[in-house]
Amino acid sequence: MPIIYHDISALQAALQSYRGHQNDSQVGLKRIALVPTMGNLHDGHLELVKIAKQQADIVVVSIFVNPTQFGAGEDFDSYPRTLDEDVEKLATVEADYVFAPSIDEMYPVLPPPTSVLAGAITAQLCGQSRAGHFDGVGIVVSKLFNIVQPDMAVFGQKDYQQLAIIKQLVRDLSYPIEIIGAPIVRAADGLALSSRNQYLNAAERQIAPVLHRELQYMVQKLKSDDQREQDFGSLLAETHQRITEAGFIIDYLEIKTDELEVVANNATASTVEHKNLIVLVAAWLGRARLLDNQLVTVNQSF
Ligand SMILES: Nc1ncnc2c1ncn2[C@@H]1O[C@H](COP(=O)(O)OP(=O)(O)OP(=O)(O)O)[C@@H](O)[C@H]1O
Ligand SMILES: CC(C)(CO)[C@@H](O)C(=O)[O-]
Ligand code: BAL
Repeated sequence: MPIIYHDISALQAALQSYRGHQNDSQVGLKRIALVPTMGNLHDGHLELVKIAKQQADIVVVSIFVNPTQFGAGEDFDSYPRTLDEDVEKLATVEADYVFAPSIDEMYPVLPPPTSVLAGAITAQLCGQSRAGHFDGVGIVVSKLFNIVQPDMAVFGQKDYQQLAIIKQLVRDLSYPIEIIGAPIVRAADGLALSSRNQYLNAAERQIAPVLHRELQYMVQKLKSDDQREQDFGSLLAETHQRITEAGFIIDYLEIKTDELEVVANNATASTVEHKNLIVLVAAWLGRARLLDNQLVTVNQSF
């Protein structure tokens, strides 16, 4: 079973022995990976741990429902907290340590007077509809990096904008941490696994895979020879309509470059300059706000 720590100092004392500082020898040196989560773990999270295990000797999984990344009226109070089950699941993938701090331990002063802001990248997509969300992610991830001081950290590509922001954070604040992006883990019917999927009722759960199917359809069209003259604006509009007709309320559906730069709506797969694109969606189905995305490389042969 992983060892659980609730206190920063106890976790740091445990990790210190792996850092190779004793007697100036390298004997104790081990690579440490961090997998940050908000708990209520599913196979997507366990995949991050498996990837971490392949790259590192010691894997620390943090479980913390971070209040500073939730806006007013969001689901901070009702977010599922399942620490005992989470620890059992983590034992199956041989995570070494769980860091599950209290709010007071993480935030002696709440809200913290210090900010970690990511700038322009947050003015779009999830950052646009969840004002302040990525400021909260920025400060909590910075704190986790400082507390654990890992050699690497693993994040899922399901939260693609978050992953891009963390890479920017590491670059700009000179964290000596390798950021590993992990592919999206899906249910058999294609739905991206997410803790919030459990907000779906049975009927909504049947509808939910439409999101992935529609992204796949868009990607297929973007790559197909016949469709390469269709402008992105009209492709987005028809997909938007089908997703809405299925019962979703779309927050955003966009085509961006894989670096999250703007792509003009009148571009087509044959005219677009940057060939590595991503289609991203966030949409409400009942109480659940679902995210998905798919990378696509277009127009290589023209
Ligand atoms: N299906 C998935 N595939 C790959 N990574 C995932 C998947 N779901 C979550 N992750 C990653 O797990 C990490 C922790 O995410 P989090 O605990 O918020 O889980 P979540 O299922 O995304 O929950 P939520 O429903 O709150 O979005 C993040 O890096 C996230 O991108
Ligand atoms: C990275 C993270 C654990 C920070 O609270 C959270 O945003 C998440 O679960 O993706
Ligand atoms: N995985 C995203 C965390 C959040 O929605 O707050």
